[in-house]
Amino acid sequence: MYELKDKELIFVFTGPNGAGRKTVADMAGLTLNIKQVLSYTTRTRRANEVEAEDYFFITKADFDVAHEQGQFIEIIEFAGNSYGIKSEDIESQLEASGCIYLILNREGANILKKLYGDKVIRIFIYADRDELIKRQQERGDSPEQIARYMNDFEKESANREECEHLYDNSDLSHTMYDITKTLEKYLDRSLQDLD
Ligand SMILES: Nc1ncnc2c1ncn2[C@@H]1O[C@H](COP(=O)(O)OP(=O)(O)OP(=O)(O)O)[C@@H](O)[C@H]1O
Ligand SMILES: Nc1nc2c(ncn2[C@@H]2O[C@H](COP(=O)(O)O)[C@@H](O)[C@H]2O)c(=O)[nH]1
Repeated sequence: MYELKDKELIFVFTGPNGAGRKTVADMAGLTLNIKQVLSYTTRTRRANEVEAEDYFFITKADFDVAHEQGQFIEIIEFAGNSYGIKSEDIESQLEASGCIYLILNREGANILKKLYGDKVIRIFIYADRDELIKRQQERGDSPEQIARYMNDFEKESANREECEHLYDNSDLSHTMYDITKTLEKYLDRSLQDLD
C-alpha cells in the first residue's frame, strides 16, 4: 500500500445523494487548487456528466477485469452499478499535487480512513430529506432512480457520527465559506509541517 508523505492529505466528501457533495467538493477544489481522484463506474452517464471529468465510465466487463487484477483500493455495488477507485490513481495524484479529494459513499470514506488514518479528513455534507428529493427531481432523475438512491438515506445519514466535519448545505455560499476556512487550516498546517 502507498505510504502517504508528511504533507499529503486526502479529503473525502461524503453524505447522502443529492446533498451537494460534488458541487461543494469541486468548488473547494478549484478555489484551493486540490485535485480530484475520479472513480470508475459502470453507471450510465447522466446528461450533464462528462467522461473523465465526473467519472471514468466503463463497461462491467472492463470493471471486472480491473477488479480481478487488484487495481481497485475499494469497490461498491450501489443501485445496480459498480463503482471503484484505483490505487494507482490515488498514488499518482498525491505525488503530483500533494493533496487530493474524492467523493464517496460511507463505505469508501470509512475504508480510506482505516487505511490512511489521520491523513484522511471526512467531510459530511447534508441537507433536509425533502430538499434532496427536490434537487434530484430538478436534475431530471426518474422517480424510480430517486427511490433507489433514497433507500440509502438513513444509513448514509447515520455515518455523520464518523466524520471529522459536518456541513449543512442548505445555502451553498454559506457552505462554501465555512468549508474553505476549514480546508485552509488543514493546508496551512500541512505546509507548516514541512518547515
Ligand atoms: N446548496 C444548494 N442549494 C440548492 N441546490 C444545490 C445546492 N448544492 C447543490 N445543489 C444542486 O443539487 C443537485 C445535486 O448536487 P450534487 O450532484 O453536487 O450532489 P451529490 O451529493 O454529489 O449527489 P449525487 O451523487 O446524487 O450527484 C445539483 O443539481 C446541484 O446543482
Ligand atoms: N465507495 C465508493 N463510493 C463511490 C465511488 N464512486 C462514487 N461513489 C458514491 O456512490 C454513490 C452513487 O453515485 P452516483 O454518481 O451514481 O450518484 C454516491 O454516494 C457516490 O459518492 C467509489 O469509487 N467508491
